[in-house]
Amino acid sequence: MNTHVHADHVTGSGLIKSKVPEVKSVISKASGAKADVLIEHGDKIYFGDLFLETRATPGHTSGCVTYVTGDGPDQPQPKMAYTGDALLIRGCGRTDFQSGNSEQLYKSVHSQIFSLPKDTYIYPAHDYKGFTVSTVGEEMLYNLRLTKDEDTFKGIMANLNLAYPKMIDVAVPANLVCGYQDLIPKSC
Ligand SMILES: N[C@@H](CCC(=O)N[C@@H](CSS)C(=O)NCC(=O)O)C(=O)O
Repeated sequence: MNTHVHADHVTGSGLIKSKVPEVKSVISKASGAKADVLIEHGDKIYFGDLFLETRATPGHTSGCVTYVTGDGPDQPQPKMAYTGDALLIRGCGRTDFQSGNSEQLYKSVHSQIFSLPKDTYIYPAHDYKGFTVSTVGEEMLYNLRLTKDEDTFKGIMANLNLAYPKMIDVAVPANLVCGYQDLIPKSC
């Protein structure tokens, strides 16, 4: 399951599918990428007795989604949210390429992630300081960017001055076709 078309690493979906052909790759329809299952906001993905609910959280890229564990007596408590690069621990994904939009990201996080129960675990796609998990409540209190008002947030995002990801020109085309494997002719 992919949260978005990453700019800095290549999805393992193609490699997994080449070894276990019945595995289905998943990504949002809005990403414009190829996958077996194209999901939209509100879609549920079932695996065994559990399911994940899809929440559209664009802003880092236009196709970003967050997957949240389901509601129901047999579903995990506390809930867990896989936020990709929309919400990072104490930070968030940059908004300066791949249709990034800071206004949209602010709205996505506040409406789709900060509206979850405060004890929901947050598992982001990256952390640059060694953290692996946070909670909605912690990020609502301590996130260095998303605790600010929207205009301050937009100013922060416009002035990050981050270097271009080193592998973006390789990673984005590969991710749009589900990983390197689909770029390699079947006869190879
Ligand atoms: N060093 C990395 C790129 C670092 C980077 O730009 N990270 C992105 C997520 S991957 S597109 C990001 O959104 N960072 C937010 C931040 O505040 O750092 C590389 O060259 O691959």
